[in-house]
Formats: sequence, structure tokens, C-alpha cells
Amino acid sequence: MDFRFEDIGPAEVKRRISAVEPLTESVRDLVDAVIRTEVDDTALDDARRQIDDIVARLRTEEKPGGFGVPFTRDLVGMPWGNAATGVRNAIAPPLRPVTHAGVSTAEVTLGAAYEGPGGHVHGGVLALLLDQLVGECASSGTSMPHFTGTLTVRYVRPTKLGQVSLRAEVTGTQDRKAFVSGEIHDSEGVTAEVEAIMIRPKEFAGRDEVMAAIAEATARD
Ligand SMILES: CCCCCCCCCCCC(=O)SCCNC(=O)CCNC(=O)[C@H](O)C(C)(C)COP(=O)(O)OP(=O)(O)OC[C@H]1O[C@@H](n2cnc3c(N)ncnc32)[C@H](O)[C@@H]1OP(=O)(O)O
Repeated sequence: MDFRFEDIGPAEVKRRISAVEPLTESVRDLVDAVIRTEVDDTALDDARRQIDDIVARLRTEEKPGGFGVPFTRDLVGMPWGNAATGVRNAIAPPLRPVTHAGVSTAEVTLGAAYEGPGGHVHGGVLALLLDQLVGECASSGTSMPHFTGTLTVRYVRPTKLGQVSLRAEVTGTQDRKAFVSGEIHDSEGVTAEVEAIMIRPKEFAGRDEVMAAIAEATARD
């Protein structure tokens, strides 16, 4: 697992997010524009050249592999490359889950980049979002990371592109397992339901073990 520790606090986290998030949003807009544009071939080729230049500039300094999940000194995770939520990831819709009294919710707009059947959301994207939401729901209850053991999605009817709402709730626990139910709604009701078994890996028995895993990974870097 790629953990590492950065000795920073909330103000520095906020600064870093505000520095990179506008770029992520612009790239997300770019992805949408490439799908929907009707400009001619010359304009497409010109856009490609300009984008290649920008990519080359960004790659002059880059880390190997993925972004990982660095932790602040307060043990706040920064999963900024996460495929569903990452503030550096233009592929992420992004999902912004909120958990209150054991219930996790999120609202997200799924545009052209998330299309599967014409005009509708790809089933894999719905599974991705539900997976993240049930993970955050299970993890926030104990403040310990829970990974997906089994995720069962029932696609009730096609989900139209546009705004959707997600909800998840822990329905039971057994040792390191949390059983989580959830659903996705569009403006006409439920479109997909999920049942998940989320498991806290045995190496994460408590906060001390998580700190030890982060310290060990940081020492290896
Ligand atoms: C605040 C922080 C925020 C952090 C917010 C974090 C949000 C994360 C959201 C993203 C979620 C993901 O996508 S996570 C990525 C996708 N998932 C993964 O990559 C997981 C890969 N699999 C694994 O790492 C492992 O197999 C685990 C951790 C799932 C289980 O390993 P383990 O811990 O060694 O489990 P083990 O001792 O064998 O079994 C423990 C119990 O669980 C059961 N069990 C084992 N595997 C499974 C399974 N796949 N499905 C169902 N049940 C299972 C066993 O029967 C046993 O039940 P009994 O005999 O005790 O009854």
C-alpha cells in the first residue's frame, strides 16, 4: 500500500488544493469539450499541438507511479489521485461525499465523459461511485480504512446523464466487516442499488497500527 507522511497542517493542505484544483477543473472541461466539439480537422490538430506542449511542460517535474495517499501530521489522508474523488484527477466527476450520523451522501453531475448507453451513465462509473461512497461510509464510522471485499450492484433502470444523488448507510458490522447498503437516484427515482461487504484489513487494528504503517512506508521512500 502506498502510504507516506507529510509534516503539514490544514493551511498548507488548503493552499495546495487551491493551487491545483482549478487546473483539474480546466482539464475536466477539456475532456468534455473533446467529446462534444464539432470544429474542423485543422482546429482539432491545432488543439492537439497546444495540449502536447502543455503536457511536456507539466512532465518536466513529475513523481513516478500514482499520487498515492499521503497523510498529514493530523492523519488526514490526501487521496488526490483517487479515481472518484481526487482533487488532482480530471477523470473523477468528482464525488464529494458527506457523512453525517452514519449516512453518507453525495450529489454529482455526470456529463458526456461518463456515457455508456447513449444518453445514459456507464454502469462501471456507477459502480465506481457507489464503491467509493460505501467505502467512505464504512471507514468514517470507525475512522479506519475499509476496503471493498464484495460489491454487488443491481442496475434497476438506465441512469440519465445529468445530476444524480447517492446515499449509503452501514446496516451491520461483524468483527472487521461492515455491511453497507446504498443507492443512486436521478430525478425520477432509484436507478441502482448496492450491497457491499467492506473489510478493515487486519494490519489496521487501530490508529497506532495505521501510524506505524505510514511511518514504515515513509522510511522506505
Ligand atoms: C477514515 C479513513 C477514510 C478512508 C476512506 C477510504 C475509502 C475507500 C473507498 C475505496 C474502496 C476500494 O475501492 S478498495 C479497493 C478494492 N478492494 C481491494 O483491493 C481489496 C482487496 N482484498 C484485500 O485486500 C483483502 O482480501 C481484504 C482486506 C478485503 C480481506 O483480507 P483479510 O483482512 O486478510 O481478510 P480475512 O482475514 O481473510 O477475512 C476476514 C473476514 O472477511 C471475510 N472476507 C474476506 N474477503 C472477503 C471478500 N472479498 N468478500 C467478503 N468477505 C470477505 C472472511 O470470510 C472473514 O470473515 P469471517 O470468517 O471473519 O466471518
